[in-house]
Amino acid sequence: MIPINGARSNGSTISDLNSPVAAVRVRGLRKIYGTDTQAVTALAGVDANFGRGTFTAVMGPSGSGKSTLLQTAAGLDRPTDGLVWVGDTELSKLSETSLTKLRRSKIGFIFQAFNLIGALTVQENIVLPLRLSGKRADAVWIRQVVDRVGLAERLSHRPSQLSGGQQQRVAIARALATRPEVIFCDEPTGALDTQTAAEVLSLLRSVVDESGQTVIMVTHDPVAASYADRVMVLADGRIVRDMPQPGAERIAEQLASLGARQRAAREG
Ligand SMILES: Nc1ncnc2c1ncn2[C@@H]1O[C@H](COP(=O)(O)OP(=O)(O)OP(=O)(O)O)[C@@H](O)[C@H]1O
Repeated sequence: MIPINGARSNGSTISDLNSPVAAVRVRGLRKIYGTDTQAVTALAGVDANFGRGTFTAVMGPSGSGKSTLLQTAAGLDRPTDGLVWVGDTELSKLSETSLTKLRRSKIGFIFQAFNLIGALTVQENIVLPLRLSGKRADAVWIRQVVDRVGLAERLSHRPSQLSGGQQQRVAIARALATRPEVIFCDEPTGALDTQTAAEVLSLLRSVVDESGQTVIMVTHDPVAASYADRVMVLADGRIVRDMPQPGAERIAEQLASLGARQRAAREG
């Protein structure tokens, strides 16, 4: 088992923006794609803290800015305006090389499409981030991660020989290999059936509870979001709901009422 290195704190809310324990902080985050008449405002000023050892689900209608928030908070893309801190490091001051180093050491990524390398074995895929950052794999840690995701029997297989759920487990193990502080997930269960999705979500939950890591997950699925400590809802590039442990039913209700309000506003 992965050692427990910290108790889980509750999801931070919009009211504790100055919390010193945030794994990720964003302030005044704006992202505008294109220019002039073609300009699209994807983020219209987002302030949020993501506490250490918490699991946050980011939800909202299509085009509300969820992926853009994830990309800018993870340092994959630069905001038009505003600041992002990962731990104590403010990202706008970093060169591209330093940003890449920070991503490799402090951040893990899990995407809907798994993004595994087909020519590499499971073992090679898992340790790839360590190889890319020029670090030696800590054999004891990698063994713990492999046991945690239940892949010990599959290490010499190629991704194409695995089910979707197993491939996502490899992606989770790869994300954990560098012991990142934060794991960003974009629709991690979008390509999985209900049962397999539940297993993957339980695994993410246990990463937070037992290892004290921070998970920030974009999802459309209220059931997936109910595994989180906190559900943040975006609409038109702003946070419009921030709910501690709301449960799947309440999440679905809130999304439905938001959708109805948006349709009414469009119809005038
Ligand atoms: N590279 C880009 N160039 C131009 N516009 C973009 C780009 N990426 C995103 N957008 C626009 O920014 C807005 C927010 O997009 P984003 O992908 O963040 O939304 P989302 O909430 O993740 O949507 P979905 O749930 O459909 O994935 C949308 O209007 C989108 O069309």
